[in-house]
Amino acid sequence: MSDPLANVGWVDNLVEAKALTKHFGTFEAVRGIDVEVRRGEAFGFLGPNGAGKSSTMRMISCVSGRTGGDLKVLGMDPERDGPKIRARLGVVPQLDNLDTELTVRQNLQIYGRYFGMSRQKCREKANELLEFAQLTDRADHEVEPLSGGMKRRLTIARSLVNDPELLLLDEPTTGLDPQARHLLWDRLFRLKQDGVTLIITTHYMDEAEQLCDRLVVMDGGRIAAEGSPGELISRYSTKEVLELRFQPGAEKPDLDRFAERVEVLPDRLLLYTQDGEHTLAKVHEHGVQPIQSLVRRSSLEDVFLRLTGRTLVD
Ligand SMILES: Nc1ncnc2c1ncn2[C@@H]1O[C@H](COP(=O)(O)OP(=O)(O)OP(=O)(O)O)[C@@H](O)[C@H]1O
Repeated sequence: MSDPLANVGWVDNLVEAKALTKHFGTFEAVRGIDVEVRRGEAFGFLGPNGAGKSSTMRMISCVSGRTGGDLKVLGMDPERDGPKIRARLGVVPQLDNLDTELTVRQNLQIYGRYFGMSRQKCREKANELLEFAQLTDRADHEVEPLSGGMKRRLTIARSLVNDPELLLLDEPTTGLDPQARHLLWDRLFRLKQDGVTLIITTHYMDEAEQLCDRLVVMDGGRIAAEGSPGELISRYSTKEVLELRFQPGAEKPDLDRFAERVEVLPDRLLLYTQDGEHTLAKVHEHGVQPIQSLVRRSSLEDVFLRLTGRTLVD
Protein backbone atom coordinates (compact mmCIF):
# COMPACT_ATOMS: atom_id res chain seq x y z
CA MET A 1 0.00 0.00 0.00
CA SER A 2 1.32 3.46 -0.77
CA ASP A 3 2.16 5.79 2.09
CA PRO A 4 -0.95 7.98 2.65
CA LEU A 5 1.26 10.81 3.91
CA ALA A 6 3.58 10.84 0.93
CA ASN A 7 1.37 13.27 -0.96
CA VAL A 8 1.25 15.89 1.76
CA GLY A 9 5.02 15.93 2.20
CA TRP A 10 5.25 14.50 5.71
CA VAL A 11 8.62 15.27 7.32
CA ASP A 12 9.74 14.81 10.92
CA ASN A 13 11.81 17.98 11.03
CA LEU A 14 9.66 20.93 10.07
CA VAL A 15 12.66 23.21 9.89
CA GLU A 16 16.22 22.24 9.03
CA ALA A 17 18.81 24.97 8.80
CA LYS A 18 22.47 24.33 8.14
CA ALA A 19 25.08 27.09 8.26
CA LEU A 20 22.24 29.55 7.62
CA THR A 21 23.34 33.15 7.19
CA LYS A 22 21.65 36.49 6.60
CA HIS A 23 23.59 39.60 5.70
CA PHE A 24 22.32 43.15 5.33
CA GLY A 25 25.03 44.74 3.20
CA THR A 26 28.22 43.99 5.07
CA PHE A 27 26.39 43.42 8.38
CA GLU A 28 25.99 39.77 9.40
CA ALA A 29 22.68 39.48 11.26
CA VAL A 30 22.67 35.65 11.24
CA ARG A 31 26.10 34.02 11.19
CA GLY A 32 25.88 30.37 10.17
CA ILE A 33 23.34 28.73 12.44
CA ASP A 34 22.31 25.04 12.54
CA VAL A 35 18.75 24.43 13.75
CA GLU A 36 16.31 21.52 13.65
CA VAL A 37 12.70 21.95 14.71
CA ARG A 38 10.90 18.63 15.25
CA ARG A 39 7.25 18.03 14.51
CA GLY A 40 5.01 18.62 17.53
CA GLU A 41 7.45 20.52 19.70
CA ALA A 42 7.51 24.10 20.89
CA PHE A 43 10.88 25.46 19.87
CA GLY A 44 12.31 28.76 21.06
CA PHE A 45 14.80 31.33 19.86
CA LEU A 46 15.83 33.14 23.04
CA GLY A 47 18.09 36.16 22.87
CA PRO A 48 18.33 39.91 23.42
CA ASN A 49 17.36 42.60 20.92
CA GLY A 50 19.45 42.35 17.79
CA ALA A 51 20.42 38.68 18.33
CA GLY A 52 19.11 37.72 14.88
CA LYS A 53 15.88 36.01 15.98
CA SER A 54 13.49 37.96 13.73
CA SER A 55 15.85 37.73 10.76
CA THR A 56 15.83 33.93 11.19
CA MET A 57 12.03 33.86 11.51
CA ARG A 58 11.65 35.94 8.38
CA MET A 59 13.72 33.43 6.42
CA ILE A 60 11.68 30.52 7.82
CA SER A 61 8.41 32.29 6.99
CA CYS A 62 9.61 32.83 3.40
CA VAL A 63 9.47 36.63 3.48
CA SER A 64 13.21 37.15 3.29
CA GLY A 65 15.79 35.16 1.36
CA ARG A 66 18.89 33.64 2.91
CA THR A 67 22.36 34.90 2.10
CA GLY A 68 24.01 31.51 2.54
CA GLY A 69 23.66 28.00 3.90
CA ASP A 70 20.73 25.61 3.56
CA LEU A 71 17.18 25.97 4.76
CA LYS A 72 14.30 23.52 4.49
CA VAL A 73 10.84 24.33 5.83
CA LEU A 74 8.29 21.48 5.80
CA GLY A 75 10.86 19.66 3.69
CA MET A 76 10.84 22.36 0.99
CA ASP A 77 13.08 25.23 -0.06
CA PRO A 78 11.57 28.63 0.90
CA GLU A 79 13.08 30.29 -2.13
CA ARG A 80 11.62 27.82 -4.59
CA ASP A 81 8.45 26.69 -2.82
CA GLY A 82 7.47 29.83 -0.85
CA PRO A 83 3.74 29.78 -1.73
CA LYS A 84 3.39 26.04 -0.95
CA ILE A 85 5.12 26.50 2.39
CA ARG A 86 3.15 29.63 3.29
CA ALA A 87 -0.12 27.79 2.69
CA ARG A 88 0.81 25.45 5.56
CA LEU A 89 2.28 28.06 7.92
CA GLY A 90 0.78 30.47 10.41
CA VAL A 91 2.71 33.65 11.13
CA VAL A 92 2.23 35.97 14.10
CA PRO A 93 4.42 39.01 13.50
CA GLN A 94 6.06 41.07 16.23
CA LEU A 95 3.60 43.92 15.74
CA ASP A 96 -0.11 43.27 15.30
CA ASN A 97 -1.12 44.17 11.75
CA LEU A 98 -4.88 43.78 12.12
CA ASP A 99 -7.22 45.66 9.84
CA THR A 100 -8.67 48.36 12.08
CA GLU A 101 -11.39 49.22 9.54
CA LEU A 102 -12.93 45.79 10.05
CA THR A 103 -14.58 44.13 13.03
CA VAL A 104 -12.97 41.31 14.98
CA ARG A 105 -14.98 38.69 13.06
CA GLN A 106 -14.32 40.30 9.68
CA ASN A 107 -10.57 40.20 10.35
CA LEU A 108 -10.84 36.43 10.55
CA GLN A 109 -13.25 35.97 7.67
CA ILE A 110 -11.26 38.03 5.21
CA TYR A 111 -8.20 35.91 5.90
CA GLY A 112 -10.19 32.81 5.09
CA ARG A 113 -11.08 34.39 1.76
CA TYR A 114 -7.35 34.95 1.05
CA PHE A 115 -6.91 31.20 1.43
CA GLY A 116 -9.73 30.57 -1.03
CA MET A 117 -12.24 29.26 1.51
CA SER A 118 -15.97 29.47 0.76
CA ARG A 119 -18.07 32.10 2.59
CA GLN A 120 -19.76 29.38 4.61
CA LYS A 121 -16.42 27.83 5.60
CA CYS A 122 -15.04 31.29 6.50
CA ARG A 123 -18.01 31.90 8.81
CA GLU A 124 -17.61 28.55 10.52
CA LYS A 125 -13.88 28.94 10.90
CA ALA A 126 -14.28 32.48 12.29
CA ASN A 127 -16.74 31.22 14.93
CA GLU A 128 -14.39 28.41 15.93
CA LEU A 129 -11.43 30.78 16.19
CA LEU A 130 -13.38 33.45 18.06
CA GLU A 131 -14.11 30.84 20.67
CA PHE A 132 -10.51 29.67 20.73
CA ALA A 133 -9.32 33.27 21.23
CA GLN A 134 -12.02 33.92 23.85
CA LEU A 135 -13.33 36.81 21.76
CA THR A 136 -16.81 35.57 20.91
CA ASP A 137 -18.43 38.39 22.89
CA ARG A 138 -16.35 40.94 20.92
CA ALA A 139 -16.98 39.40 17.53
CA ASP A 140 -18.82 42.37 16.06
CA HIS A 141 -16.81 45.08 17.78
CA GLU A 142 -14.17 47.20 16.16
CA VAL A 143 -10.56 46.16 16.63
CA GLU A 144 -9.09 49.45 17.81
CA PRO A 145 -10.56 49.57 21.36
CA LEU A 146 -9.48 45.99 22.16
CA SER A 147 -6.81 45.55 24.84
CA GLY A 148 -3.27 44.58 23.81
CA GLY A 149 -3.88 41.00 24.95
CA MET A 150 -7.11 40.72 22.94
CA LYS A 151 -5.43 42.08 19.80
CA ARG A 152 -2.64 39.56 20.25
CA ARG A 153 -5.13 36.71 20.63
CA LEU A 154 -6.96 37.89 17.53
CA THR A 155 -3.70 38.00 15.57
CA ILE A 156 -2.98 34.44 16.69
CA ALA A 157 -6.52 33.35 15.80
CA ARG A 158 -6.09 34.90 12.35
CA SER A 159 -2.85 32.98 11.83
CA LEU A 160 -4.78 29.75 12.41
CA VAL A 161 -7.37 30.25 9.68
CA ASN A 162 -5.59 27.82 7.34
CA ASP A 163 -5.05 25.15 10.07
CA PRO A 164 -1.26 25.51 9.92
CA GLU A 165 1.07 22.67 10.87
CA LEU A 166 3.71 25.14 11.92
CA LEU A 167 3.02 28.39 13.75
CA LEU A 168 5.72 31.08 13.95
CA LEU A 169 5.33 33.58 16.77
CA ASP A 170 7.68 36.55 16.95
CA GLU A 171 7.77 37.84 20.53
CA PRO A 172 4.14 36.92 21.18
CA THR A 173 3.78 38.56 24.59
CA THR A 174 6.04 41.60 24.43
CA GLY A 175 4.28 44.56 26.02
CA LEU A 176 1.47 42.55 27.63
CA ASP A 177 0.64 42.58 31.33
CA PRO A 178 1.16 39.35 33.33
CA GLN A 179 -2.50 38.30 33.21
CA ALA A 180 -2.71 38.77 29.43
CA ARG A 181 0.57 36.85 29.01
CA HIS A 182 -0.73 33.89 31.01
CA LEU A 183 -3.96 33.81 29.04
CA LEU A 184 -1.97 33.78 25.83
CA TRP A 185 0.40 31.05 27.06
CA ASP A 186 -2.67 28.99 27.90
CA ARG A 187 -3.88 29.30 24.29
CA LEU A 188 -0.44 28.31 22.99
CA PHE A 189 -0.38 25.23 25.24
CA ARG A 190 -3.71 24.23 23.76
CA LEU A 191 -2.40 24.56 20.23
CA LYS A 192 0.56 22.39 21.15
CA GLN A 193 -1.77 19.78 22.58
CA ASP A 194 -3.64 19.86 19.28
CA GLY A 195 -0.39 18.92 17.51
CA VAL A 196 0.65 22.31 16.10
CA THR A 197 4.42 22.81 16.03
CA LEU A 198 5.36 26.18 17.51
CA ILE A 199 8.41 28.34 16.94
CA ILE A 200 8.62 31.24 19.35
CA THR A 201 11.12 34.06 19.59
CA THR A 202 11.35 35.81 22.90
CA HIS A 203 13.65 37.76 25.12
CA TYR A 204 11.66 36.70 28.17
CA MET A 205 13.37 33.81 29.90
CA ASP A 206 10.22 32.85 31.82
CA GLU A 207 8.31 32.60 28.55
CA ALA A 208 10.97 30.31 27.09
CA GLU A 209 10.99 28.19 30.25
CA GLN A 210 7.21 27.94 30.32
CA LEU A 211 6.54 27.25 26.68
CA CYS A 212 9.54 25.69 25.00
CA ASP A 213 10.46 22.02 24.88
CA ARG A 214 13.78 22.95 23.30
CA LEU A 215 15.41 26.23 22.48
CA VAL A 216 18.52 27.89 21.20
CA VAL A 217 20.11 30.81 22.96
CA MET A 218 21.09 33.35 20.28
CA ASP A 219 23.49 36.21 20.64
CA GLY A 220 25.12 38.36 17.99
CA GLY A 221 23.75 36.23 15.13
CA ARG A 222 25.15 32.99 16.55
CA ILE A 223 23.79 30.11 18.60
CA ALA A 224 25.44 30.11 21.99
CA ALA A 225 23.71 26.95 23.29
CA GLU A 226 20.92 24.52 22.51
CA GLY A 227 18.80 22.19 24.64
CA SER A 228 15.68 21.94 26.78
CA PRO A 229 15.35 24.64 29.45
CA GLY A 230 16.20 22.04 32.13
CA GLU A 231 19.24 20.75 30.22
CA LEU A 232 20.59 24.23 29.64
CA ILE A 233 20.16 25.19 33.28
CA SER A 234 21.89 22.05 34.57
CA ARG A 235 24.65 22.31 31.96
CA TYR A 236 25.47 25.98 32.49
CA SER A 237 24.32 26.84 35.99
CA THR A 238 24.03 25.53 39.54
CA LYS A 239 20.83 24.40 41.22
CA GLU A 240 20.41 27.61 43.20
CA VAL A 241 21.45 31.23 43.16
CA LEU A 242 21.93 33.47 46.17
CA GLU A 243 21.32 37.10 45.29
CA LEU A 244 22.81 39.68 47.64
CA ARG A 245 22.21 43.43 47.57
CA PHE A 246 24.34 45.98 49.42
CA GLN A 247 24.01 49.65 50.32
CA PRO A 248 24.21 51.73 47.11
CA GLY A 249 27.79 52.80 46.55
CA ALA A 250 29.19 50.31 49.11
CA GLU A 251 32.12 48.18 47.94
CA LYS A 252 31.00 44.63 47.21
CA PRO A 253 32.85 41.98 49.25
CA ASP A 254 34.89 39.24 47.60
CA LEU A 255 32.79 36.10 48.18
CA ASP A 256 34.36 33.84 45.54
CA ARG A 257 35.30 31.14 48.04
CA PHE A 258 31.66 30.64 49.12
CA ALA A 259 30.23 29.71 45.72
CA GLU A 260 31.06 27.80 42.55
CA ARG A 261 30.87 31.08 40.64
CA VAL A 262 30.11 34.71 41.46
CA GLU A 263 28.69 37.30 39.07
CA VAL A 264 29.03 40.96 39.98
CA LEU A 265 26.14 43.02 38.59
CA PRO A 266 25.79 46.78 39.10
CA ASP A 267 23.06 46.35 41.74
CA ARG A 268 23.81 42.91 43.25
CA LEU A 269 26.06 39.89 43.60
CA LEU A 270 24.94 36.50 42.31
CA LEU A 271 26.44 33.48 44.06
CA TYR A 272 25.99 30.23 42.13
CA THR A 273 25.67 27.34 44.53
CA GLN A 274 23.89 24.01 45.06
CA ASP A 275 22.45 25.14 48.41
CA GLY A 276 21.62 28.83 48.70
CA GLU A 277 20.55 28.82 52.38
CA HIS A 278 23.77 27.08 53.40
CA THR A 279 25.81 29.58 51.41
CA LEU A 280 23.89 32.48 52.98
CA ALA A 281 24.66 31.11 56.46
CA LYS A 282 28.37 30.95 55.59
CA VAL A 283 28.27 34.51 54.23
CA HIS A 284 26.68 35.72 57.49
CA GLU A 285 29.24 33.75 59.59
CA HIS A 286 31.93 35.60 57.69
CA GLY A 287 30.44 38.89 58.98
CA VAL A 288 29.06 40.05 55.61
CA GLN A 289 25.73 41.88 56.06
CA PRO A 290 23.86 42.49 52.81
CA ILE A 291 20.78 44.74 52.98
CA GLN A 292 18.77 42.12 51.12
CA SER A 293 19.23 38.43 50.30
CA LEU A 294 17.23 36.05 48.16
CA VAL A 295 17.66 32.37 47.36
CA ARG A 296 16.11 31.21 44.09
CA ARG A 297 16.43 28.42 41.54
CA SER A 298 18.67 28.99 38.52
CA SER A 299 16.89 30.21 35.42
CA LEU A 300 17.63 30.70 31.73
CA GLU A 301 18.65 34.27 32.61
CA ASP A 302 21.57 32.72 34.53
CA VAL A 303 22.40 30.55 31.54
CA PHE A 304 22.47 33.63 29.32
CA LEU A 305 24.64 35.54 31.77
CA ARG A 306 27.08 32.63 31.95
CA LEU A 307 27.27 32.29 28.18
CA THR A 308 27.51 35.95 27.24
CA GLY A 309 28.50 37.85 30.37
CA ARG A 310 25.40 40.01 29.95
CA THR A 311 21.85 40.03 31.28
CA LEU A 312 19.08 39.33 28.79
CA VAL A 313 16.97 42.40 29.37
CA ASP A 314 19.19 45.38 30.08
N1 LIG B 1 16.45 45.15 6.97
C1 LIG B 1 17.55 45.32 7.71
N2 LIG B 1 18.56 46.10 7.29
C2 LIG B 1 19.68 46.25 8.03
N3 LIG B 1 19.88 45.67 9.24
C3 LIG B 1 18.91 44.90 9.71
C4 LIG B 1 17.68 44.68 8.99
N4 LIG B 1 16.92 43.84 9.73
C5 LIG B 1 17.61 43.56 10.87
N5 LIG B 1 18.81 44.19 10.85
C6 LIG B 1 19.82 44.13 11.90
O1 LIG B 1 20.14 42.77 12.13
C7 LIG B 1 20.34 42.53 13.52
C8 LIG B 1 19.43 41.42 13.96
O2 LIG B 1 18.10 41.91 13.94
P1 LIG B 1 16.86 41.01 14.29
O3 LIG B 1 15.63 41.83 14.16
O4 LIG B 1 16.94 39.73 13.56
O5 LIG B 1 17.15 40.72 15.83
P2 LIG B 1 16.18 40.18 16.95
O6 LIG B 1 16.96 39.18 17.72
O7 LIG B 1 14.92 39.71 16.37
O8 LIG B 1 15.94 41.46 17.82
P3 LIG B 1 14.55 42.16 18.21
O9 LIG B 1 14.15 41.48 19.49
O10 LIG B 1 14.96 43.58 18.43
O11 LIG B 1 13.60 41.98 17.09
C9 LIG B 1 20.09 43.86 14.22
O12 LIG B 1 21.33 44.47 14.50
C10 LIG B 1 19.29 44.66 13.22
O13 LIG B 1 19.55 46.04 13.37
